[in-house]
Amino acid sequence: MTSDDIAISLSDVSKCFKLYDQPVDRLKDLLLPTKVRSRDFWALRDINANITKGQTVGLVGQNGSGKSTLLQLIVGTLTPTSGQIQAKGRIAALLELGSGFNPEFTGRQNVFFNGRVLGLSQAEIEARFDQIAAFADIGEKLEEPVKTYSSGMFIRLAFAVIINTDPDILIVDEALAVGDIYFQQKCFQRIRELRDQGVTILFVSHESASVFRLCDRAMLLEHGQVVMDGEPKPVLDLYEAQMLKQFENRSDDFQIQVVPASPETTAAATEELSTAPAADNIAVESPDPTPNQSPQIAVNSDDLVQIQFVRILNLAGEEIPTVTSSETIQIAVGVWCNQALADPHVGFKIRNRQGEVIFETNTQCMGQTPGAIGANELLEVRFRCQVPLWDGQYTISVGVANEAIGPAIFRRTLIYAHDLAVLTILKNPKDIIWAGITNLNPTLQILNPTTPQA
Ligand SMILES: Nc1ncnc2c1ncn2[C@@H]1O[C@H](COP(=O)(O)OP(=O)(O)OP(=O)(O)O)[C@@H](O)[C@H]1O
Repeated sequence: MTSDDIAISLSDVSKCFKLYDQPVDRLKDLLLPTKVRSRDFWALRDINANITKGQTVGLVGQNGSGKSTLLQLIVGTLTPTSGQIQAKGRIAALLELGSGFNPEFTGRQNVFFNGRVLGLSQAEIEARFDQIAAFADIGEKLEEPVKTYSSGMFIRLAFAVIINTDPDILIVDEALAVGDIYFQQKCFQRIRELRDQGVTILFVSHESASVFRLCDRAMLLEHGQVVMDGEPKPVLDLYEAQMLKQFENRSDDFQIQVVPASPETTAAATEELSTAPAADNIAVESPDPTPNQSPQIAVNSDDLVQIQFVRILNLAGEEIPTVTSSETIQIAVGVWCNQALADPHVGFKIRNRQGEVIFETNTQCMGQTPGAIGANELLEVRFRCQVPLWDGQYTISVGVANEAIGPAIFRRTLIYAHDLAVLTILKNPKDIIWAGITNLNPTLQILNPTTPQA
């Protein structure tokens, strides 16, 4: 990779904010700078990353981890306390939409006004005006002052201007994904088009699914530092594990394990996840290799349980290597309990190659209770289901929790391990011809035209 390939370069970037107990202290600081009245707060520390041209990078992290601060530093609305940032080309930022609009101007006037501020020439704006108006789709309102707009109309127009500036780098804060589902789809479609044209995109989102769909790289920020950077799947798995930990308000007994991708360490992870004292009649199984060999993320609390196996069975209970689409199968999960559990629940999740969730459920969501289990006992749960999926490979992740306290809410998650088995789906020759994620197996009713009534 040469320096010409780099769109955004971040070297040792840090940002410190000064925090004041009283707002007036900020003023006093300006007037009498000798006395210290503020505390330093490092929102970002030593961020190093090169984002290559054409990459679509998803930035994830819990609230306050520093995502917006990093975007603002790249856009230039904030300056770093230390370190260097280089961004090559025209940046379009969907951060503070409409901040350049004049409320007294009409929508049309603002398109020209804002377009110029964003670096377009008059001729360039004229050339793409119809495109912008069509994208905003606010009809006659375009000729009225923007102060009369609803917030939705305002955002639509602002988004339309920015997204049509032919940027080299697009910065998107997904919190701004506003408007109705049609407008959101249009925004995502346009972002995808820009991605396919080779625009470099930096995308902040709290929603893993959007990052899976859009990005080819993800960065996880935690307390202002990058804790993982790479393929979206493991990064988002780690993010999800952190969210779970935060949701359950857990600290030291909740370990998040990141297992590197190499075959040796994958085998080690397997060992770690299945080191239950093997009862004579229980085969400790190795999970199949995942379709893409990315790091596996698991959370484990206090080693109370271990996943002993995840098997795909036919209705006769025999293990099967492949499944024909629409076939009914059983997903068998064996959980070794090191301690007695009052109300254990088991769940599974099917994900596609990109890591998108296709389906998930658990015993509690299915209205069932496996019941109390003693120490050193094996709990086996079999989920029987049809799998009307598009052919290809999927992975199965498994979680175990104790004590349901609400719908899909548990007092304690005991283990959550991703990609323990591979589900290989083959085309079913008996199926109708279909495309998509899942075959809805429609039936058809064709109604004859009725005679129009007089
Ligand atoms: N101007 C500021 N002055 C002081 N602290 C700030 C300022 N801006 C941000 N911070 C702090 O910096 C930290 C990072 O904030 P930032 O908005 O970048 O986080 P984030 O990851 O975008 O969060 P969210 O997901 O909630 O939007 C937070 O603790 C925030 O309170």
